[in-house]
Amino acid sequence: MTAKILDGKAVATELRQQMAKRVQQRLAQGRRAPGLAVILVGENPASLVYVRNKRKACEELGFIAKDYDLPATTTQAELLAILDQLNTDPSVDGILVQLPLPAHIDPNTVIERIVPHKDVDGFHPYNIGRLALKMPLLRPCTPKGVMTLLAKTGIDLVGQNAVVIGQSNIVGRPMALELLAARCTVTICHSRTRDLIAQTRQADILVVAVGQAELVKGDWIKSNAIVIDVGMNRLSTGKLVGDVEFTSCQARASWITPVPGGVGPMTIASLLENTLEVAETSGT
Ligand SMILES: Nc1nc2c(c(=O)[nH]1)N[C@@H](CN(C=O)c1ccc(C(=O)N[C@@H](CCC(=O)O)C(=O)O)cc1)CN2
Ligand SMILES: [Mg+2]
Repeated sequence: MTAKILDGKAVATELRQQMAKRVQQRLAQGRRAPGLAVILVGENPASLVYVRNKRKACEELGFIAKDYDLPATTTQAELLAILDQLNTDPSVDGILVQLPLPAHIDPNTVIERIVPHKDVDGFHPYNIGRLALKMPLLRPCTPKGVMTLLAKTGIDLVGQNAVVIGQSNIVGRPMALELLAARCTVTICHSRTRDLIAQTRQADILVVAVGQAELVKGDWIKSNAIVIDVGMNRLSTGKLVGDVEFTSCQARASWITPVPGGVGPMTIASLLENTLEVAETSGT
């Protein structure tokens, strides 16, 4: 069988169109536009692209993006002072600090400084804790986007064996919590997992987020599994590939996400959803 494509680009476009309508309705009611503070420290080339895309998406939807482009020499204290201001600014619904940060800034300290109800990345320990307790408020964007894509398959997730390869704070761990909340049986694999291939072969749902180009091969895939590729790796040829060897895995899976055009666009759509949700519940 050849897997069907889970087209994140198309799903994200549909979500963005629906959100743009919700923003127009708000404005027609005399309410303010949703506000998102987008903070970039330094000039990591990939981050520059992601931040530009986030700001462009805000503009398209009628959100107001408050831009902070800070030099790489910005101190942690300076960044925390900006967050303190934004935390109490009533025109700002959401705050996002693009990761990674320069090495002299501790991302955990920065994330914890954002008030949890404006943490539209969903990375604050409070929001991760809410997800762990099956009482989610603001959900991390990539895992949330993956759950939206899984819903599009129409397949019942309850009782499925889900394997997540990767244990990062921004994807692997919250992804496992999302799948657990959906009542999957969840396994998290990482660099110390003894037999990664054997674990992967058990997966009805496989999510890969390790940043190793084409690590997962077709013969690791259980027949008819759903394969979600969060990886994004630039080859020396300039080609962008995921953590999954696409062609061989597509031959065994039932559904598969492409790279590009799969999970990446859903990350941004989920960020916009989170921001709009905060604005809609703010009452202003
Ligand atoms: N504060 C955050 N930092 C980071 C996050 C995050 O969710 N919040 N996630 C990633 C980067 N990221 C968003 O920030 C992101 C990555 C990729 C894409 C995307 O649309 N990718 C495209 C391909 C783009 C290309 O050609 O290079 C795709 O997959 O189609 C969106 C968002 C780390 N940092
Ligand atoms: Mg198949």
